[in-house]
Amino acid sequence: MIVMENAVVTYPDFKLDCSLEVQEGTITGIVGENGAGKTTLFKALLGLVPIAAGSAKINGQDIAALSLTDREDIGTVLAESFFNDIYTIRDLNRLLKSFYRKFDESYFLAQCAAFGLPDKQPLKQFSTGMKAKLKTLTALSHGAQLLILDEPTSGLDVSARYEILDLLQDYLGDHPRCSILISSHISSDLEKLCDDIYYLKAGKILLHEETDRLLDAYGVLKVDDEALGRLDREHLLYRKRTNYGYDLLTDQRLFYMENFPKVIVEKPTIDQILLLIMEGERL
Ligand SMILES: Nc1ncnc2c1ncn2[C@@H]1O[C@H](COP(=O)(O)OP(=O)(O)OP(=O)(O)O)[C@@H](O)[C@H]1O
Repeated sequence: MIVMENAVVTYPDFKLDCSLEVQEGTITGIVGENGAGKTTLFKALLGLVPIAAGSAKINGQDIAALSLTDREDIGTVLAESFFNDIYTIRDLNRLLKSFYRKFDESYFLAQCAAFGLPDKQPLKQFSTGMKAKLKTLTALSHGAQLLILDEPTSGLDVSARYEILDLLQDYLGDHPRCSILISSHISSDLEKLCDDIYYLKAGKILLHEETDRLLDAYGVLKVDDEALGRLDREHLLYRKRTNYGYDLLTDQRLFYMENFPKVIVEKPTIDQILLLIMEGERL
């Protein structure tokens, strides 16, 4: 559904250069630190910043060639976008009805009510969590076949985050051909939701893996200098110096468990994997 091939966006002090693919009916997560380029990537996909080289396509069409009708099939949440804060949900409902031909008013109003969002209160009186829920509900209310969601759970407490993630899962259940591209700082959110995960650092993709593989096949080896010398390094990806020697990241945990039984091999969380990539040295 989305294919980016070496798509380049340049700012004076930053360059995004990334390739990425989002398949139909799947949820793909982008994780990265502040300033990694997540928002820039999303803006590029939405045609809000120019792509200087490479290509970005949605359903086989170049982003720049998408018609207004094509764009109606994309539901978005962007960090900085929000509606005029003097509006109420009722005003917004009227507005969205005039924007989108497929706007589902009854879904929108019913979900707003289910999330406890007051329909007559101006949006300026909404809390951060209420605004975040409203942004996501808006993206889900016009029958989009592609959702591009930049940090939809940002600033939310755990229960509100889970409400949003559940909402997305329900949406996918009702729209099985829909695809979702979502970014977050919180890898556990993505672990719960995503089929595959990209790790973006300084404008480049450093890791792309299926979530199940990250959780099942990756491992961290704890070794001293001597043990490192005896190891087969073929399946080692990153290393990081520690007090006792090294933490080594592998995508073949079982190989090392079977062939090097004396070496401690731990099953890492996604956060631990990303931290090793972030702070470690590529092997
Ligand atoms: N309009 C712009 N002009 C110049 N530089 C920009 C512009 N927008 C973003 N940048 C720079 O591009 C880099 C990536 O920013 P971006 O907002 O894409 O990162 P991010 O991963 O979304 O960060 P965060 O998690 O903090 O939202 C940063 O160094 C930022 O300063």
